[in-house]
Amino acid sequence: MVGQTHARNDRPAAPSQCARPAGVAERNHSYPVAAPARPAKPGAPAGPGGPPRPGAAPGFPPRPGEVVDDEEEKKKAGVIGRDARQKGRTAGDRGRSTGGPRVDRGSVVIGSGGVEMVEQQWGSRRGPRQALLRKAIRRGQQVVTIKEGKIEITLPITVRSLSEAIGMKTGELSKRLLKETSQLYGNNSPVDFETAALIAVEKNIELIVKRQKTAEELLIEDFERLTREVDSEKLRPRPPVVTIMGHVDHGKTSLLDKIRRSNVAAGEVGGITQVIRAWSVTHKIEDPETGEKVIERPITFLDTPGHEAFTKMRARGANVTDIAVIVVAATDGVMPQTEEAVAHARAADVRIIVAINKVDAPNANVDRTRRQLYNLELLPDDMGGDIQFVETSALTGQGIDDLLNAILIEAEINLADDLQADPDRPAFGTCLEAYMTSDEGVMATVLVQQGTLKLGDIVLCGANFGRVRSMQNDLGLSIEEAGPSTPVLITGLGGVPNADDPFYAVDELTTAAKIAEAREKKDREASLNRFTAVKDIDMLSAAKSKLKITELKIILKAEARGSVEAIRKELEKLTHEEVTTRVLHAGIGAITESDVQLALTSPQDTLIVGFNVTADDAALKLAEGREISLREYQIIYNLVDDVKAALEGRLKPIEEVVHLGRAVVRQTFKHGKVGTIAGCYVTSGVLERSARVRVIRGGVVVFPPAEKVVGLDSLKRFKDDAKDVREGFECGLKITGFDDIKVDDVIEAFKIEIRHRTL
Ligand SMILES: Nc1nc2c(ncn2[C@@H]2O[C@H](COP(=O)(O)OP(=O)(O)OP(=O)(O)O)[C@@H](O)[C@H]2O)c(=O)[nH]1
Repeated sequence: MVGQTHARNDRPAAPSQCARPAGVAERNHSYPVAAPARPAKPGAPAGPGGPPRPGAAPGFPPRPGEVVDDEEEKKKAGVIGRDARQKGRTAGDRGRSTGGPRVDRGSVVIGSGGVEMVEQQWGSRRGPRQALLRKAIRRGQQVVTIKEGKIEITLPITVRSLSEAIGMKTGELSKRLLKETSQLYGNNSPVDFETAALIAVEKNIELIVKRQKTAEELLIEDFERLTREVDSEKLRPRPPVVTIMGHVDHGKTSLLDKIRRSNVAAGEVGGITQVIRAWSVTHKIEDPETGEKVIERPITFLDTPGHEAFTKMRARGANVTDIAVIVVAATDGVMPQTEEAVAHARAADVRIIVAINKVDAPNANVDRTRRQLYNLELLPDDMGGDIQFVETSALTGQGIDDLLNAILIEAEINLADDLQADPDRPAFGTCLEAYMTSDEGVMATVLVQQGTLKLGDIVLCGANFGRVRSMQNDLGLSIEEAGPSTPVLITGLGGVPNADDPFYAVDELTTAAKIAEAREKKDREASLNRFTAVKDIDMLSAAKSKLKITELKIILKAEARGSVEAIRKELEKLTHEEVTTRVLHAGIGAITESDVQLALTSPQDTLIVGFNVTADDAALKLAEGREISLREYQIIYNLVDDVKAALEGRLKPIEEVVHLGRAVVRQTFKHGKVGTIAGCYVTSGVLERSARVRVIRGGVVVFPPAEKVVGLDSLKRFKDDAKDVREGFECGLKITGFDDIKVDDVIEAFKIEIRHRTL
């Protein structure tokens, strides 16, 4: 937002108008009675010396923009020469006495403090004026430029910078400021924008704040320039980055596992991939000359989670990716998340390869799966498309080689230009995952995308920075540098970045610190705003519905930022107009004493949940004997289910009316103290002794009054008390508190059931 206008755009329209910049409140000061008139446009008709201005003497110098051609005319107009000096003095004096513009443009003013050179921003700089200007500069006198219109100024504004911007001597400006604010000013004193704009307006200048580029903007610009202006000589091929995507349980991890010959799937808690991981593998391809598999080609794989809870992470996975392998189990065929994965890959504009997996399974249906994929407009080349289809089995290993070949073919044929990077420039890349450990501090998996990341490099990642203290490759081996397309685990960052934050290797620690601090401040402000906004909306809707919203506060701790985000997203889905969750605090690492302290502020309404982390001793000790709900989980769905149950428990049960039956009154009897008894015939359902009843006459409920419920004093079959009377039978009954019962009245029986609600 460079050049953002902070001042009002409309300039003083008429000389008598009192101009004030936008946002300047009425103050106890005097505005110039007559703001300077706008300069006439070049070539605009003007009388001798231009249209008269308030207080202008005959022979007033030409107005800005007017062209004065010959020396003679200039002299006549008082632009140069003795007259001008004389006029300048007069004008200056006049300016001082009225508080209006001090000098006339184009004139040279001899003031008491020496020579003040006044140069206008339009017109020629040659001739005697220029000579005087040079002389003044030689003498070290102050030269100011009279300007009009919009002038840019950089924050912070000082007396000196304002003086230069509006063409007013610093001494004069300081005096004006003193008058305006009753404060003393030095040349370097800051001037607030409103005051500066006010004084500028008096000189017919609209100040526009030219925002200085932030360190962050400069850094990003620098990196973008490096990418844009890269010397093609420096470019080297880099491995393709491949993301395996697809529906849950379709075999993504197993496929990668087969590729890496390690057994990752078996070790996963709950059988679900829960964080992004990245690996480099090397695939041997045939030497075209010998036919032997000797040429080694590296491929970088990102293992992205499959479940919906990780949609955001998966979307990120696709954005750092060159090729997306969409895995579809031939047993299930295309599922919702298959379609989602295809959409992500297309949105990220990456090449797609289809792996039809589980072809070994007895219920595999490859043809059906293919047809479903064609419907998603994924067409193989033999059908006019350009998508490679590979049939695989992660169980038997069938097709794994074909899949790797397909990736390398895709890289070579369709991505050759993209798969190049300059390894010699400062490193740039993306954080894939980060978490906090007690011994190593922050551990971040980053993918280097440009340049080479080296041990000791200063890295800025999101709102965090630090020196790369250690670096491990995907095999856990310590390495000293990592080139393009290499995933590495680094330590040394001061805080946990988000999974998807870009990282930059920067030269100066102070630059990194400055940018990180600015980002953190911005994040903090954004989160405060978000909180306020949510609160407002909550209150508004509560007021509207006259419902009191019950809030379940959550303190969430997890082992990785990605998990926190995924859980947060799931919790956000648990909404209801009466109950809601609020994540009071979310963080990485163990549940600590301070988390429990936080929960103790309203223990009944707060849940502390740990995902893949435990509570430390101090936290447990503090929680002991107090009503703190502290739970640990290893599977995201259990956590979400429990929070859901806790929310549902807070929903007030609703009363549901269950209709039992109806009876029509055939006779009435008055019975001493008992009151009026109705002899009835049950026309439908059943009348229960414990039922609630209402009396309907001519289609209108005549008893009980609204919002009251009544039952029966008695229900009898002949002379015996009855528990219930069914359809087709007669009975006698007395309605509590009602004696006005009449023949043909309908008695409706119902009961009220309490039903617990769900979200
Ligand atoms: N028969 C057969 N079973 C497979 C094959 N690939 C995977 N499986 C099985 O399918 C199940 C799910 O496999 P995963 O590799 O965990 O699936 P995923 O897509 O990574 O699952 P998420 O990480 O939960 O998204 C496991 O029981 C695997 O053993 C295959 O090619 N054939």
